[in-house]
Amino acid sequence: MTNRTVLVLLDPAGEVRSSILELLTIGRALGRVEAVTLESPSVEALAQLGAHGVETVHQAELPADLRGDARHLSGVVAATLAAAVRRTDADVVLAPSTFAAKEAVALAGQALGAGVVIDAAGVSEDEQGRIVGTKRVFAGSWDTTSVVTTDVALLTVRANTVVPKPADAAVATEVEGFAVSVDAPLPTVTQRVPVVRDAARPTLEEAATVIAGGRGTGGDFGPVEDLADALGAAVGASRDAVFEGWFDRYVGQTGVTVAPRLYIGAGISGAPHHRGGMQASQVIVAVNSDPEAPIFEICDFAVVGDLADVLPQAAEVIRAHKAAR
Ligand SMILES: Cc1cc2nc3c(=O)[nH]c(=O)nc-3n(C[C@H](O)[C@H](O)[C@H](O)COP(=O)(O)OP(=O)(O)OC[C@H]3O[C@@H](n4cnc5c(N)ncnc54)[C@H](O)[C@@H]3O)c2cc1C
Repeated sequence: MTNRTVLVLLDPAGEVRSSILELLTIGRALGRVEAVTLESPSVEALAQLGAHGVETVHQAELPADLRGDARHLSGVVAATLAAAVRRTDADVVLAPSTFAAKEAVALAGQALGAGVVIDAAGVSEDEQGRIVGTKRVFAGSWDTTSVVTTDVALLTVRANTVVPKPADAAVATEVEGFAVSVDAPLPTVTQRVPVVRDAARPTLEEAATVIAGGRGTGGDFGPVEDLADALGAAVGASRDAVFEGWFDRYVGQTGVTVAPRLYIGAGISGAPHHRGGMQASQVIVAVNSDPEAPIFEICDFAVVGDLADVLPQAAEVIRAHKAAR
């Protein structure tokens, strides 16, 4: 470990999600990890941060007119990140690969004159100590390695890149305020409507396991949702299934890009537009009644069969296996 300072963006601060714990785990391999936030962390969040080795959380003190919904604007988050880097002399900034964080990191990189890697699926250092981000691009057809040659490196990191691990020893976490001023012109927030997600399931973007249903479901997502609940997985769909009105969110190049540890496609043919959004998954299982379905070309495990038979059997075995543990 070097004497680098690694800043992790907490986004949002109220809860420390698994993707943030992954960033802390990656950060500890690169240097001393600190956190930056725009909101007051909860007691639970501070305990989790302490268990993951974060001694200091830098909390932005924003001008009064930016303390409401405006604090979510990417310009405000970017100004906070840039100010936090200057204050802590940080060498590396790690943020989750959400759309909002990606925009903020790009703006902060511009303000700092620093190298930016978006959507990294791996972060390491080369023999010269420079930060290296790897990622899969062009619909999963190329793996790229980017070496950051500036003093400061900013990266957004995809969920499920590493398994989060607590630090060897927990530490006490202190919150330190720091003033942030925003010089860039900002849009006015007139209304903010938070998306209410199904709290019982992980979010599609960050889930370690995703099961997606396609036109092969014939509109019955029951077996897909039941298997998802047996696995603790998020549920997605193909675009055609969403356009049929059978589900609300689809995976793919024009939908949500996912890279879970396990992706199960049920009744999905594997069209290029769909593959572009899931091909970077670590293990791909496909269930399809057509042995010639294109998704079988890219999957690790192929199950030829009717999903209405296969998925309930899988859910039953998984539940029995979990109950026996
Ligand atoms: C500009 C553009 C952007 C697009 N973006 C996206 C995108 O982001 N994401 C996306 O998903 N699509 C996208 N599409 C659509 C994409 O091209 C495909 O049309 C779509 O992915 C097909 O959905 P599907 O696999 O569910 O349906 P189909 O291609 O009809 O496949 C259904 C599959 O189900 C199988 N099946 C049928 N019955 C059963 C059963 N009982 N059990 C098991 N298997 C069964 C069939 O063998 C078949 O392989 C886009 C298209 C365009 C033009």
